[in-house]
Amino acid sequence: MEAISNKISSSLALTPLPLENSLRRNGFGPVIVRSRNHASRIRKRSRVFAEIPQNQSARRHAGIDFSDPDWKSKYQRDFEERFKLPHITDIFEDAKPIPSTFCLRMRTPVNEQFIDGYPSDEKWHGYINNNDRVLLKVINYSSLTSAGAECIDPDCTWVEQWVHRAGPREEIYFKPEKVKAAILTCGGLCPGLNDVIRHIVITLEIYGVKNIVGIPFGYRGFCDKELTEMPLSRKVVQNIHLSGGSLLGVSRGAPTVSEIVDSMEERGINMLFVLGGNGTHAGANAIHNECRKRRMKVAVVGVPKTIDNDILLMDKTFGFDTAVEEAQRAINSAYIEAHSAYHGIGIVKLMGRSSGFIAMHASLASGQIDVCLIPEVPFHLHGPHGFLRHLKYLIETKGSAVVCVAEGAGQNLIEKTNATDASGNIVFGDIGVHIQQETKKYFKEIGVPADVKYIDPTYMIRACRANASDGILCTVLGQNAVHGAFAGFSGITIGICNTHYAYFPIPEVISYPRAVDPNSRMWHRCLTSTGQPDFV
Ligand SMILES: Nc1ncnc2c1ncn2[C@@H]1O[C@H](COP(=O)(O)OP(=O)(O)O)[C@@H](O)[C@H]1O
Ligand SMILES: O=P(O)(O)OC[C@H]1O[C@](O)(COP(=O)(O)O)[C@@H](O)[C@@H]1O
Ligand SMILES: [Mg+2]
Repeated sequence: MEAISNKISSSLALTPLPLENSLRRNGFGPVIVRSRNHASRIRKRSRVFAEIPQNQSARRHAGIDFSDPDWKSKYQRDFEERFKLPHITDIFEDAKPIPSTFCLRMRTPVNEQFIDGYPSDEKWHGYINNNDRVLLKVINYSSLTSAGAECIDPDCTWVEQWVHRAGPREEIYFKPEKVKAAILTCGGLCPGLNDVIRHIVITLEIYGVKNIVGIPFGYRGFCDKELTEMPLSRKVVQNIHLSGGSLLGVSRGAPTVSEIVDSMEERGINMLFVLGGNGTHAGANAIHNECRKRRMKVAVVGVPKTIDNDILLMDKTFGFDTAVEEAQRAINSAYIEAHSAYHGIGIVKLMGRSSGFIAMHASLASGQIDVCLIPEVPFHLHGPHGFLRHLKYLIETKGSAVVCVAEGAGQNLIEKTNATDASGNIVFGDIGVHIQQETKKYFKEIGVPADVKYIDPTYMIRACRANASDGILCTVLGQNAVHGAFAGFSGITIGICNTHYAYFPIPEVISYPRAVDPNSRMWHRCLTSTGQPDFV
């Protein structure tokens, strides 16, 4: 891929800031001091804000001048602009819509070519109005110190943030018989890929599209001459959701954007559905921009895929639930081993490159974890407040212990590999093995017997079929991807947002990886469940 310009950084600013810099560094511009009391309130707030980890929203709001009485409406206007969905009429101003061919009364297979015009039914109210919106944030935080607070200004002013509701529109910008739709899956595997592919194909057929193909092995399939596109139909995809993996195959690394778009032009693809994570979406957005530059009437629509759940603004990504469920098996085995051994210690490492969601949720769900370690929360292994001292305490008091560690945790404790994968992602050192070795060494040194068992289920948590809740999520996302493309949007992706479904411009959801907020209720719940102290 071309310059990995917006390659995301996972570093969190966790160190407390000097008081005098805190307001400005946290994005708070000059503040009007109204009274002595007010001054002390501001001072207190800024101190509090300086002491809590810099959450992701704080980074977003740098540069706003809160002394401007109009800042809120300016912020909202800017927000609306940022979340405006790119549409093909931005480039083709005279593109005329036609009534949708997606009519819920035409559930039977459509064989006719719509020679007598497109079916429409003015009485049908099953469509989404373009002005429908979904509320992005639903908590009105009254204080910067409220758990998980995502405040824009130091007073935590309530600012409504609306995003575009996903779903079928009454008017569409593509004639189904002129559509050649392509689907690809890219990055690592994720439970539910086949479910999404299946629903994209089924929904395209309901609109009347006949020419649907799968691009094999992600972006690679566009330019590798050995790989041929796979014709797709309801018949082909009917049962694919019964197995895990991807019917189309996945890969990391890619040709350049211009090679991909050249290939799309050659093949006559005018709808591209891209299932992938942060990297794949960055690619999809670059493809969308290149198509615009070449004035190609193409809809590029992403569907976020990652077991890591590290995509911004959405409740969760598909596959995450299933991965958490699968992780339970590993944790349960570790628990049984540890519980049955004399001074047994079970250590489980779970995927999660820069976000600890899988480890946190699996720990919470299992109720068998004594210590959960995630990348977002620094920890020491040694010393009076270190992890190992706590393990000793657990062995003395409980007789056994079970630990869950995310793959990206504690990277500062091990040697860097300096390696990257084909997509440019950093290959981490193995924190699980390191903890296992250090634990064995520590107990040997203090002369306390310990039976350490290490379980790394690696690919087992993602190389499996989606569970029921992910299956439903995949269904809705797949269908909405097609609705978005027919509505004429491009450079967009879809997510579940406070239980509703919304379209987002791609850059808004991938500007950095979503991470567990150490000040969130969920992390606090996890700590309550494990009973672990801070290891710093
Ligand atoms: N910043 C980027 N711009 C364009 N393409 C990218 C970018 N980062 C990754 N890609 C491409 O996206 C694909 C998948 O990226 P990867 O990080 O492996 O998986 P994921 O999409 O799951 O994050 C790869 O083919 C990679 O080359
Ligand atoms: O070995 P692979 O296939 O590169 O995948 C490992 C990575 O895949 C993941 O599960 C998900 O990563 P992606 O979202 O980039 O696919 C990470 O947690 C893990 O680091
Ligand atoms: Mg990624």
